[in-house]
Amino acid sequence: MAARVGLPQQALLASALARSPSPSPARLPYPPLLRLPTYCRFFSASADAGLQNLRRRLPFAARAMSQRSEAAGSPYAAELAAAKKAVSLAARLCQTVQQEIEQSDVQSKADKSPVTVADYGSQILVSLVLNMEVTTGSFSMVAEEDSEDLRKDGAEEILERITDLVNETLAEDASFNILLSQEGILAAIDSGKSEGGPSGRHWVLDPIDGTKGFLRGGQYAIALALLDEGKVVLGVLGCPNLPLSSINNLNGSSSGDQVGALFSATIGCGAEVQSLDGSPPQKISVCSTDNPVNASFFESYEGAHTMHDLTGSIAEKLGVQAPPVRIDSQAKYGALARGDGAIYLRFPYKGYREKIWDHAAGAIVVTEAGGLVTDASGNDLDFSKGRFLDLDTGIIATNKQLMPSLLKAVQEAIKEKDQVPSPL
Ligand SMILES: Nc1ncnc2c1ncn2[C@@H]1O[C@H](COP(=O)(O)O)[C@@H](OP(=O)(O)O)[C@H]1O
Ligand SMILES: [Mg+2]
Repeated sequence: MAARVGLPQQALLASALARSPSPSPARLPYPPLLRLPTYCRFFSASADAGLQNLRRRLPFAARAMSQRSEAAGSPYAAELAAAKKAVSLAARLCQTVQQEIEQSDVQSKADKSPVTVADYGSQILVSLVLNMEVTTGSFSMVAEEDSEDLRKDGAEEILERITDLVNETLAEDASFNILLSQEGILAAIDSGKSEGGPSGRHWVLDPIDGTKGFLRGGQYAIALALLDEGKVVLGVLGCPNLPLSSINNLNGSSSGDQVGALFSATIGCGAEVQSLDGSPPQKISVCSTDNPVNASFFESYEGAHTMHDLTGSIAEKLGVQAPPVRIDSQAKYGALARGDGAIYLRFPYKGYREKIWDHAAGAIVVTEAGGLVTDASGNDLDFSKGRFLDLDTGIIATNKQLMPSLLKAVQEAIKEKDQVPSPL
């Protein structure tokens, strides 16, 4: 296991504050000072040689922003740039943690699902960057994590670890002259408690989608979307372990060497992919096949997240010949959007309620790439109802040519399944 780069947060903060003049308020485009009074401690680190040494020459988060995108003229161009910057920075923290993860970095939530220091760290960084970069309007974010468990007795060590990780990530990027206190860390996490809904603007964040994949060393995504008056208007998916070119075989490996893809889409402007370290964005589109025999389909790696028997039966009815491509997270939506496969099927077990952050970013990336994303009856997904998606069937995604026959196969397979008597 790789050794951790030790940089105690207190020491970093103390050294920075001791050496640096206070920044001029005019140079701080940072609403968090106004919106979250306990959120941040700011400093100018330009004279701090120690910090400069920690920084890479051209931070990829900044580079990714400098590339021209198809969405440059859209009314959401500034939000898109901020979202890409936020996701890229969060991805960097996640990569660091995945390389050196320890048992103490993982906790179990009330619903028994795992949460790691990287889930929290990613949520903090995304909240911080969005607050700094998007200065118009009020800030609202619907995000997966909250700070309740970190405020309990016994959580001091993990809170310190998260604080260190966040501040180390910020210190490595020359575009941030900022460190967070532990109170700021907790406040940043809790800035994701919005209920969303049909009016106004709300960011929607899954700081790590596919935490189980992340822990297995597999696929995961940082998924960020913007809702405006109940509609998803932009989405960004950072997939640090996804090959940049394509997945060209069923094990999910690729022919190209480069790994780490950043998908993005803005309403009416199409979908794009670029490398997480900042290559120019390339337009993407879903595959155009209308023959299911040539189609392959994606589904969850985790058998508990989707009914593999039902999806197998749908694929058989449709005439799909290839075995399923099972990968974690919304990386599936990204891969579908660039035509690595033709279909995504997701059928959770009865009683599971889908959350909006598990689909918002992925859905717009696919629809802007020319695909369709619906529930099992063919209805559009409705992201305006709060933190949950109001559906009790499954979610399917494919191109326009295949959707009619896919819907037919889905209806038949569900009907057949319902007719099989329960073993109980
Ligand atoms: N029983 C269940 N059925 C369906 N989805 C579930 C589930 N339990 C957890 N999930 C969701 O499935 C997501 C992962 O999706 P996938 O299976 O495509 O990798 C999880 O995201 P997190 O990892 O953010 O918690 C979680 O929201
Ligand atoms: Mg998550």
